[in-house]
Amino acid sequence: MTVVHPNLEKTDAKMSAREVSVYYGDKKAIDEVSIDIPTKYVTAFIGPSGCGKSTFLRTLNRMNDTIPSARVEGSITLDGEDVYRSKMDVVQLRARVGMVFQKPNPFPKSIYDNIAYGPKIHGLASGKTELDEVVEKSLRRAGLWNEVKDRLEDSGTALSGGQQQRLCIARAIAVDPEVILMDEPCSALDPIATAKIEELIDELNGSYAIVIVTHSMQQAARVSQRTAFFHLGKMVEYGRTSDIFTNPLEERTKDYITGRYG
Ligand SMILES: Nc1ncnc2c1ncn2[C@@H]1O[C@H](COP(=O)(O)OP(=O)(O)OP(=O)(O)O)[C@@H](O)[C@H]1O
Repeated sequence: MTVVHPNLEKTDAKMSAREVSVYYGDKKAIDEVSIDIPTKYVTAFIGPSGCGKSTFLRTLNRMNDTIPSARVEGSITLDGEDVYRSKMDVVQLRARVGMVFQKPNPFPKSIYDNIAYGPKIHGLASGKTELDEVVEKSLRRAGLWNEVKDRLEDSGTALSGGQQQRLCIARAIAVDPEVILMDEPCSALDPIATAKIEELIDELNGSYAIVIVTHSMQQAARVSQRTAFFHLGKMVEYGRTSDIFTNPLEERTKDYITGRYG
């Protein structure tokens, strides 16, 4: 059972998970998790290593489909539509629910093509002028335009780690997503690059539903308005970030945020 903070106000849910369990073969990695992902907030998933944060995050855009042993039970909806229905177009789903990974993973293509690829295959821009506009707009939103505008033909992989991660965020934004999932997006970055990503998350907050998995409680406290604490595959506690950090209700949450384990 998840403890939900009693004073948590109701907000519009972009995505809803109900009694979601995830198995790798016979091993249950997620145990009946139910949560609403608010439309307008940043939600942080925290918890000790191996508790299932990334596994649960990946269920939200069916990234687990790529792992043959993984099986998902329960229901996940996006604007009320079943994400796991057989007719779901998974490519379309992953455009609506974009993802940014731990390690920046730009395509081995130019900076321009990294951004232009998605809008091209999803038919979001007709002609070069429109595509140029989408590329510029996405790079501006990701706070990268001024750094790369004179080198759009350089390879995306030639950028610094922090720039590559902002390029990956720009790539996700370019296809006009509704949700952005971030799986420890700063874990490979230095403190300055991390601060830039956190600023960017702040700027994007409100335009997209954002979910971030993080090992850093300071980061969760800085960037999120909702926090879910996971432990051994269960979602133990969920509430406003300020409540989770200042007034945790469960012993296990208290132990984790006071650094007793993790
Ligand atoms: N591809 C996989 N095949 C089998 N088991 C897996 C796979 N991926 C994760 N697991 C297992 O599922 C459990 C949850 O792992 P997961 O990576 O989701 O946790 P996490 O909380 O994100 O951990 P971390 O913070 O270390 O990234 C762990 O026991 C892990 O070993």
